[in-house]
Amino acid sequence: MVKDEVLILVDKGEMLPLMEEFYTIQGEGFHKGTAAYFIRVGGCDVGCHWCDVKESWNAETHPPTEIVQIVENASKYSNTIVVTGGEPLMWNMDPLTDALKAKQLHTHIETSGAYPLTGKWDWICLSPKKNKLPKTEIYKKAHELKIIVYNRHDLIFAEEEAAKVGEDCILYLQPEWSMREKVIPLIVDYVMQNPKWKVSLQTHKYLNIP
Ligand SMILES: C[S@@+](CC[C@H](N)C(=O)[O-])C[C@H]1O[C@@H](n2cnc3c(N)ncnc32)[C@H](O)[C@@H]1O
Ligand SMILES: Nc1nc2[nH]cc(C(=O)O)c2c(=O)[nH]1
Ligand code: SF4
Ligand SMILES: [Mg+2]
Repeated sequence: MVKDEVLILVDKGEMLPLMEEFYTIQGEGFHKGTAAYFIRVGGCDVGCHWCDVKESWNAETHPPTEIVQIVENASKYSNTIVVTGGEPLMWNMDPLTDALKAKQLHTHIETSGAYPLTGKWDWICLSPKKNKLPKTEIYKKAHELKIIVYNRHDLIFAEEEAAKVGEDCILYLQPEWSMREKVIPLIVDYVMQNPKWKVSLQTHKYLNIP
């Protein structure tokens, strides 16, 4: 395919810059402990200084891949597909989720919400970032809110963001990995004082799995 054709297809979301895909156990949030197939789409300009997948940021380093190929492969492994990145909402997610849904697969997304919501999702994990806040429309659609706690101030940010989600949205505080020893005590105290919050850990990192 010539370069311009590829760009047009990526623009429509019919091809996506695919960084990696893997069958593992969802490590975080509400579905932690459940086997799922992960599709990691390249490209993110949110710029979290502690991001644990900075290699995802530059979309140009990840090959544009056809949706049919991604879905065909994913469907062999699991009926739950987690789309993450990078920031998946930088791309039009409609073609990918239409194709996943056509195979009766459950679609989950991990997103900062910094770009317009596209795609049909059975589960939306919204993880807002201070440097590029979510678009207004996604807050009421999120099934879980997952705030990364790097320092004490993030607990204030967590409350500001929790005020924007729907009543049934499940609220999580997740320690930033490199600061876990320092912030876990803060999170534990906070959750006991404010039991509307729950703790989320990156359990895959303790299990030594992707
Ligand atoms: C790598 S991001 C990709 C999806 C999307 N860009 C986002 O931030 O939600 C996947 C999840 O990992 C979280 N995360 C990234 N780096 C982390 C770290 N160092 N410690 C804890 N959680 C982290 C993000 O907040 C997000 O919930
Ligand atoms: N096992 C596992 N669970 C995860 N939950 C969210 C992840 C992500 O990077 O989006 C992730 C990940 O990278 N691995
Ligand atoms: S929004 Fe997600 S992928 Fe982008 S820098 Fe932040 S944690 Fe990393
Ligand atoms: Mg991860």
